Amino acid sequence: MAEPEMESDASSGIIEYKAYARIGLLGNPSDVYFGRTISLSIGNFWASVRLEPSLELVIQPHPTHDLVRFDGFQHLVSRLEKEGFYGGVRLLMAFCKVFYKYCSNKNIELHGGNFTLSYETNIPRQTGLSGSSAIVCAALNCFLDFYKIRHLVKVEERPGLILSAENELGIIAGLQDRVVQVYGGLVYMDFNKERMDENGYGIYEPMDISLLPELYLIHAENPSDSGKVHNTIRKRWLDGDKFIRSSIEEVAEIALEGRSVLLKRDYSKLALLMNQNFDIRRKMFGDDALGALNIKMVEVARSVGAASKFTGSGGAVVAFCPEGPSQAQLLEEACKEAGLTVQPVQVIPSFLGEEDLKTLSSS
Ligand SMILES: Nc1ncnc2c1ncn2[C@@H]1O[C@H](COP(=O)(O)OP(=O)(O)O)[C@@H](O)[C@H]1O
Ligand SMILES: O=C(O)[C@H]1O[C@H](OP(=O)(O)O)[C@H](O)[C@@H](O)[C@@H]1O
Ligand SMILES: [Mg+2]
Repeated sequence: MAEPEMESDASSGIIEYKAYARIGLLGNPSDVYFGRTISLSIGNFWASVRLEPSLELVIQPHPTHDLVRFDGFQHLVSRLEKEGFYGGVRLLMAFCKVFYKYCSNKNIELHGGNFTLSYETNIPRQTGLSGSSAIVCAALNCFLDFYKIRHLVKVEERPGLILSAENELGIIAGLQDRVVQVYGGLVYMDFNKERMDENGYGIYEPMDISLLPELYLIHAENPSDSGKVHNTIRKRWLDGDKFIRSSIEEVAEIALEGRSVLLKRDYSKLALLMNQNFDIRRKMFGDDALGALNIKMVEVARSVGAASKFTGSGGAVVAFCPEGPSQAQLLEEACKEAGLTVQPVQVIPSFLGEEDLKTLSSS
């Protein structure tokens, strides 16, 4: 197991952690609705947070991701149209609030004083690669070390704590991103309601990353707000809409089946399940909500016979070429022709350290 990538400088007290992007391989978005997913942590992109002890508590705006200075109206408007109003500052602020409240409720004392938080990220913005929770996850790791409380915050509870920062902002999301960002590697997750109600977290089963075939990641600069994408479906689900309820159950079944398919290395079945997963999402959300470019990414991959689906709520696609390298070559050519970026997925192994593992309920 690898430690979550961190750097610290004992003399200055500076702590820095990375958290990686993730791919929802099967079952998403049923994680938002007590379903199941299989997700993996990828080294292609990451966010990092740096904590420096300071007299005051400061959250530093990122010079480009939290832009507040513009050349003029045109610059401001085009920036807001492309990237939206928000950056990482609101995530870090919300996280400070929920972290403090979590610790107060658990009687975890925070000795160590104030800090200045800053962040960096190369995760393409709002493309369903979980750039939002990567920033929060890296911040959590900084706090766990800064306040020396890693042994007091159970690994299973960490994803929920990360998610609550986004919930605080009214962003609808599920736990899959946060679980795999905390655990690393490949994780099968079951969020069944009884378990969630009982413990506040699901069943998280790390799987051997060598079970995975070569996967490809396709993305485009096409930010979409995952919270907004989920709004309508969430409302319909809450209203008991039969179609949405049964579709979510079908998607959750895909992850369950996918778990045994992966264990058997039955890759032709894996390809079918990936395609089915996207097809159900498409019926539930509708083409307008998914966006033409996002659908095109899936279709370009399928045009060469690759299996494909969204990694998250839209913006990036995971593709699998069951016929091997010659098909992967065709995929690369088709993506190039369509103006899309494609790259092999680098899977990051689990990075829980000994102190983390001791907090697991099963240990
Ligand atoms: N790359 C980024 N840099 C700064 N803030 C980000 C970035 N990505 C997401 N955010 C913040 O998180 C919020 C939710 O993003 P979301 O749509 O979930 O993106 P993702 O698919 O990357 O998780 C955004 O509105 C923004 O406030
Ligand atoms: O719709 C999905 O598959 C996911 O959407 C969100 O992820 P994002 O990377 O922000 O698009 C959400 O956080 C996940 O829980 C969903 O599974
Ligand atoms: Mg997100």
